[in-house]
Amino acid sequence: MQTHIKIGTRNSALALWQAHWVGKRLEEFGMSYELIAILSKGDQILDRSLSKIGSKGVFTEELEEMLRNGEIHIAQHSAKDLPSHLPNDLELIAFTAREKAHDVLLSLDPDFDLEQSSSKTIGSSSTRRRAIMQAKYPQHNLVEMRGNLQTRLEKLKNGTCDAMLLAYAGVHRMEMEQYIVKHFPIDQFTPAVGQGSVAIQTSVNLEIVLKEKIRLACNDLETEECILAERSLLFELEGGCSVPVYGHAWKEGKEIHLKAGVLSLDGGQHIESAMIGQNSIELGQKVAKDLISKGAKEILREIKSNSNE
Ligand SMILES: NCc1[nH]cc(CCC(=O)O)c1CC(=O)O
Repeated sequence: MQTHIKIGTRNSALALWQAHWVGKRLEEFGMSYELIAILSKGDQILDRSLSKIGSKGVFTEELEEMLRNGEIHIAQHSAKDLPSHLPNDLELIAFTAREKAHDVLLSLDPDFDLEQSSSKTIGSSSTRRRAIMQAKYPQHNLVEMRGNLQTRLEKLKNGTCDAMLLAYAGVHRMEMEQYIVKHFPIDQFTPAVGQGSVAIQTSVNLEIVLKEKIRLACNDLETEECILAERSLLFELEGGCSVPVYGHAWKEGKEIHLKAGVLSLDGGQHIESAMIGQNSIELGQKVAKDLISKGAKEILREIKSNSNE
């Protein structure tokens, strides 16, 4: 009998693209799949910034419940959207090969130049991108840009902003590359933890043979090592996807390189660290401790106390 996998996913075009992509991997390994698509709280509430909705798990809660009650076998999430603390009865069994992890700038004006001195309106709802922008390009004016990629492109087209910041991975998957006017180098505009990879989550109770089959079909070992280091860092910092934290790991031979930093919301304060190691979890912890020793917790505490108002 063929193994049939129910994949839970958010119903945005990007999430559906990723879910089908995971499904294709399963098919290549002799399984079949169907998608169970839901509208998450994070997708429904678009009039408030993520840091105000309560950040943790707004995109993942519903799918996690469906994993628990067996409605779906696996859930696919953008690894970036996963909170650093996950429930103990669920686990991440695979991280797909990472797409290029960098951020890009999109504009309808192909000659749009971020370096120009005249003030332009830039769309972004990511606290990390907003903080980096304010530090590097203080002349520009930032506006919130929530919603799925199609909604955001509409906002760009109707003039809500002159340009907007996004992850290359999503722009590429949604075939919006024609609007890219700048690719930010990873070392100057470092991505969020997990950016570019798709994580597969299951219940710890899922049959072990099935877990292994799915992992074999979907997991990329190098990506996994890197993202485990990034997530270990985020866990140690007790950060989520709504704080201005960046973390990016890559491999050179046997060595894992991890570069990470924390900014204040206005980009005025910026702490950075970079280390090399061979054990993902330890490397993440070491970089986090270094950031903490340089004052990261104070910056994050200040942000949390303001977002709870
Ligand atoms: N937070 C939204 C989100 N989650 C994953 C992606 C893009 C795909 C990825 O980074 O893996 C995006 C859009 C963006 O940040 O531009």
